Amino acid sequence: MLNSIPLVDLGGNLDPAVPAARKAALQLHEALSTIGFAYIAGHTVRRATRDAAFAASREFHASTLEQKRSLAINAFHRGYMGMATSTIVTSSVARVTRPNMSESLMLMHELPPDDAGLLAGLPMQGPNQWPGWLPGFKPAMTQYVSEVDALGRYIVRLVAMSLGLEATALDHHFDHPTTFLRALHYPPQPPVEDDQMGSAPHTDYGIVTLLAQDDSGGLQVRPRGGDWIEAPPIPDTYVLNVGDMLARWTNDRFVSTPHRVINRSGGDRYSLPYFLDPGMDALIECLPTCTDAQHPPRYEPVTYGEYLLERLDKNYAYRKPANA
Ligand SMILES: O=C(O)CCC(=O)C(=O)O
Ligand SMILES: [Fe+2]
Repeated sequence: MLNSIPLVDLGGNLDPAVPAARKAALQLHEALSTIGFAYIAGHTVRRATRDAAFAASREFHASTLEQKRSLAINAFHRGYMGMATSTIVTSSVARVTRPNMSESLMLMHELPPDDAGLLAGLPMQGPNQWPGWLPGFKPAMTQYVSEVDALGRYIVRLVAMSLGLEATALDHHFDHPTTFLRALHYPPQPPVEDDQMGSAPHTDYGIVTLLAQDDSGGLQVRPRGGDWIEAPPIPDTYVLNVGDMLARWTNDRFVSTPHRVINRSGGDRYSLPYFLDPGMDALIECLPTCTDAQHPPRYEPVTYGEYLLERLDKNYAYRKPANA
């Protein structure tokens, strides 16, 4: 077990054919098969692009509640999720369940108006909801997504290489990807309330998460068999982690590690996780290099979409029938 999060420097490269890529793939394999997390430095997302995305998120969250609620999350999982408002569950035992102290705007892959899936109303293929009262928001986020997505696709290639596959072996699963950019805001938390989380312990659903965090701190990671450790902000890096689908795809070679957020900075915390996932119909079955006679496949094949919808239906109140 690794008790700190390793840093992998890409040296500004996104070409899987150069020697630096092989080295990065090796380092990534070590990180993702032990702690399931890595810092990514030397990436290609421009600082100005990332700063503009954070500025846009701050501006959005500074809008009135009425404005934000006008974008309430839709059936296609795009839109605004408000700060949890339900009553605190009090209990004499230490473990009480309380809603996350965060609000967020979920943006997903943007589809052309003539997209077949969109026209057919297929799950997750619907319109994003943009804050029209902030004209700079959409261009800033669109630019950010294009740059972080390129990084994500390179990570997928490094992952393939690290597993002994051709660099491009997994690319086709991402031809019509499922992507999420979540513009998160965590208000400051009073220091005394121990059980209140900005984000309760969870694992991510999908393939890879590329998280940009501001300088507030508060992200914590629990390595297998270990205690919570901090994942402090390192300027101009991403926090990369493995989602459950990637763990499953690799027959648990890579680990999907629980993490949580507690914002004790005294100020507001903003973060921008980007989740790059395959197409809804991608069949996730044990990769050929992740199984042998000693390691039979542990999981049945499943489509990404089937798996995702089940997870979303369980976890998001807005997807549940009103009287459930
Ligand atoms: O805000 C963060 O730093 C982490 C967010 C996160 O883990 C998530 O959205 O899955
Ligand atoms: Fe997460």
